[in-house]
Amino acid sequence: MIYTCTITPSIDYTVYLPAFENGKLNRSEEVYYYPGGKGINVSRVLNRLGVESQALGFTGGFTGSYIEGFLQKEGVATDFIETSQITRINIKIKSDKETELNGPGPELTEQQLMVLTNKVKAMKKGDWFILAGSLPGSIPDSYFLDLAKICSENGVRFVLDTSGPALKKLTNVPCFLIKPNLDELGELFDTKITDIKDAHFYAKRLLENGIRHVIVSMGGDGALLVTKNLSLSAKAPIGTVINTVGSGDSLVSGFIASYSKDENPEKAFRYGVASGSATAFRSDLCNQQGVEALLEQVEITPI
Ligand SMILES: Nc1ncnc2c1ncn2[C@@H]1O[C@H](COP(=O)(O)OP(=O)(O)O)[C@@H](O)[C@H]1O
Ligand SMILES: O=P(O)(O)OC[C@H]1O[C@](O)(COP(=O)(O)O)[C@@H](O)[C@@H]1O
Repeated sequence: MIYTCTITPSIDYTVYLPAFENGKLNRSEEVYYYPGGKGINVSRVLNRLGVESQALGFTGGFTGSYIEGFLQKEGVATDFIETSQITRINIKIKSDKETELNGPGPELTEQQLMVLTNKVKAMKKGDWFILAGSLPGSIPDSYFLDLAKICSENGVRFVLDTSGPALKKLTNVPCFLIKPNLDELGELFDTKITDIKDAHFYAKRLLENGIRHVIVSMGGDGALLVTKNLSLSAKAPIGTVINTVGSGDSLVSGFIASYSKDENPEKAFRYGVASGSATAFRSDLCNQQGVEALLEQVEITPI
């Protein structure tokens, strides 16, 4: 089974308007309320690609109920732990530029965290645990290190897609896959990465920590895949960008959807990049038809 885990889910309140003026009254006529948060997006895309998963994490209040109901209606299995706090609403403004305002994550009690630990302990060899999205600073790093250790001891494939200080502290654990974007990779090494050569150099350094697959996503410039035996660069398909929120999550999801079928990293990388772009080219997350229409356009070359 593939388990995704979103510690800080959200409703992505997504508004489209021709121009956004800071400090003024702006009105939008086109709005959407998508369930969001990185693990949830991974589960939604897996479902669209015909792969079963279960979404774990913490939800609360009317927003939490909305997210749960939305996912269940789409056919995504959920097993969220209830919090007393209202799950955040993240604002995504789509005009000539994309502006985002993400809220803070929940304060979680030791008891609530223990419930998640027990779920991870119950996972079986060959399962996947995808920990994705921001990890609140109020939770000690040791908590996530322990989850990663449980996965490693039980043969559960641990996938990490987070940012900020948590990412830095968790890159020493053996992961199956990690997907920083260029900025996140730079932050990990206290540097600014501007070209593929540097991205490749730092991605390879992550392998030294026991990480098996590093995908560095580069927005419209595509992505890199680095493993012990492979160094590949993929150009992203060209198209009209509508909403890139969830593109990174779609890349992770597409990679896992394909890899979980035939364990071919290059094929999975192509599927992942096509999924990321298929999401960028529509308002909501990608679907199978959109991904498959782009597969041929993903140009992969060895680095
Ligand atoms: N402007 C774009 N044009 C085409 N594909 C895109 C575009 N932006 C994102 N993508 C696709 O989505 C993937 C992930 O996007 P990226 O923005 O790097 O992720 P993140 O949201 O995690 O920062 C890219 O590797 C690419 O395949
Ligand atoms: O947990 P964070 O880092 O605040 O990010 C949450 C946001 O990221 C998203 O999961 C989208 O992520 P990507 O664009 O990186 O794929 C949104 O749905 C959500 O609002």
